[in-house]
Amino acid sequence: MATATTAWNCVTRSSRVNNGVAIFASKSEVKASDRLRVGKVQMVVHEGLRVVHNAKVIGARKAQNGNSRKLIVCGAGMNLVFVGAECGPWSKTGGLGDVLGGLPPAMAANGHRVMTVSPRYDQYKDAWDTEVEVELKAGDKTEKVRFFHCYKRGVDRVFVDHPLFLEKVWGKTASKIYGPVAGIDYQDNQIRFSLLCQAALEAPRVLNLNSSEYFSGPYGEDVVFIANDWHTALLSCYLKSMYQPAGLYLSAKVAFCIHNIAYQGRFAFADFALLNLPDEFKSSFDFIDGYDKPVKGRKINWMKAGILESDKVLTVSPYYAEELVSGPAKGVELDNIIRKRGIQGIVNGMDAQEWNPMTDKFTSVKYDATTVMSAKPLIKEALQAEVGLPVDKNIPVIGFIGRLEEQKGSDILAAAIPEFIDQDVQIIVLGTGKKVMEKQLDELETEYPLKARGVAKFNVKLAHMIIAGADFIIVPSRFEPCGLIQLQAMPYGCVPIVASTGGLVDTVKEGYTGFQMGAFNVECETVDPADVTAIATTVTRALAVYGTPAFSEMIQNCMAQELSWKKPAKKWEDTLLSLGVEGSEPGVEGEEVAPYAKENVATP
Ligand SMILES: Nc1ncnc2c1ncn2[C@@H]1O[C@H](COP(=O)(O)OP(=O)(O)O[C@H]2O[C@H](CO)[C@@H](O)[C@H](O)[C@H]2O)[C@@H](O)[C@H]1O
Ligand SMILES: OC[C@H]1O[C@H](O[C@H]2[C@H](O)[C@@H](O)[C@@H](O[C@H]3[C@H](O)[C@@H](O)[C@@H](O)O[C@@H]3CO)O[C@@H]2CO)[C@H](O)[C@@H](O)[C@@H]1O
Repeated sequence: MATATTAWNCVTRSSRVNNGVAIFASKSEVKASDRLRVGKVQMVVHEGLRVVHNAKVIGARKAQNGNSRKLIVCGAGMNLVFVGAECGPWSKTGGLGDVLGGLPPAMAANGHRVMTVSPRYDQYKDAWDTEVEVELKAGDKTEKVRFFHCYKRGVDRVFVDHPLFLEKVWGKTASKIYGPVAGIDYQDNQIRFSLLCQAALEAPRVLNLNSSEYFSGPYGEDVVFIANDWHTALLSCYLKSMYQPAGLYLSAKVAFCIHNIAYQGRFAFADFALLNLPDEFKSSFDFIDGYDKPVKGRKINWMKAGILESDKVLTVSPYYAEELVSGPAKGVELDNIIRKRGIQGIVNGMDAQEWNPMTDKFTSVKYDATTVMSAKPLIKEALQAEVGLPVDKNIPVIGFIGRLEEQKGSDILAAAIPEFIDQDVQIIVLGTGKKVMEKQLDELETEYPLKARGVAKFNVKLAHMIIAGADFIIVPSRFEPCGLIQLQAMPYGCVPIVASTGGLVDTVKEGYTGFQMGAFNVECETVDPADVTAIATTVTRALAVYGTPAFSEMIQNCMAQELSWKKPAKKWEDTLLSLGVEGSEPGVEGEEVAPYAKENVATP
């Protein structure tokens, strides 16, 4: 660690000294001879004048004019670079976007310097051209990418600009990120995400970012990259093959987070040539489908390489971490690799600014735990009217929100609806995805005009109305790494009915904050009759509790929980610190510095 100690040039990390701002990593580095130059040295403030956000008071000192002042030192923290194919609210098809949207501000709140890097899929009206351009090798071509930037909630949001992102997704921020329709991928996804990984490695070095009150200049090289899912798996490979041999990023580390093992980025083996990596990396990508019954022909597997080449592997709940190593079915044929490498599960938080019944901009009535019982029926009536169901505040309403993929079990739910719909209940299903499953949703109204509605749209307002107005949220997932729907629902007193898998096990307590249905068959091609029965019997059990004092108690238990990113951020901090990147120090306990970004910041 470079340490130069002269008065007011006492620094521990050069990236943290700019415009006369000196940040001391520890009290011992501040010498008695130091003199305050308030104004130039922004981290030093007059007592009582202003408290520096996320700062620690480390002592009092006489200033030149003789006044006693408090010396305040910012928590040295870490330089963190989150990289993802989605970043909410700018781009989101599901939970990956939520995590890149919500966890970084929580880390910034604790005094870390935080950047996200994601593609510029659209003309985001709040992000400006930095005019910084870099040339990157993608396949056999050299491509120019530019960086756009905005600073929100204490986070540098960096967007990678290249026609392969913008031309494909124009005006469709909630879809077409990975392919023209659900289930079909763009042919050039490998080139697109190779560009994302390389651009993310350039951003901390080339961008001179000065929006923050506390940090300025480039992030430098002492950074922790947090790569998310298969799209970012090449990052650690490029770090090792392109930068470190050139003496760059020598102390940088990469944490790789698995949000969904179902999507691994498996491609033809010959495509390895597209990635511009040395041959010694081949074995990390080498993969054969179906390891019990190998399918002919080798493949490359991006996620396998991400797991093997990163410094730490994480996932989004402890129970999912256990499931991933339990066998090929739940580990989706990477269980052996994960077992070898080790994995840590940290349960996700949810965005407590977006999902707050007291401030929700999509609901007409605001409420908290003391007013939920009178407010929810009013929102329920608005919800019923919105989707065209009979308006009756006494009927229990069940909601479902999710991507329509086999993972989410909307097909199992469709099969179970006839088994419980004769009871006094209404159900509203919101989702987009596979056409066959969207069709199942469309058919609900015809089959059960007074009881059920399916809405095959990505509709944020309706998602909020369902969670605020419904009594129950059903999450019948075959597998669920964490699940954010149940986390978003509970602060609204919307009681979850969940399959016993992944993060649903970690976050919903049977009989206390919700209802567990048992684990479902993970075989995606069939609907297991046992799972249909499990849904029907658990829904019946939940409906029996509806309206009783026990149900009111469950609502209160749900609403009393702290489900924000605050606690998960602390766990992430401990884990990332353990990677030992040069100059990294713990942060401090802090509050977010700015309100939630606008819901839709893309120009349509
Ligand atoms: N039609 C629609 N209209 C409006 N909003 C909609 C919507 N469909 C879904 N959403 C929103 O999209 C998000 C879905 O998040 P989830 O975590 O439940 O699932 P997903 O499988 O996408 O995420 C993956 O990554 C996350 C993050 O790690 C894990 O929690 C999860 O288990 C894993 O599968 C929620 O914010 C939800 O409100
Ligand atoms: O935030 C929602 C999820 O977003 C990501 O999942 C996407 C996945 O990474 C993409 O590869 C693609 O998946 C398709 C897959 O490639 C294709 O072979 C076929 O099976 O259809 C899939 C669905 O279209 O799109 C996924 C989003 O729909 C992220 O990786 C997940 O963790 C997030 O849950």
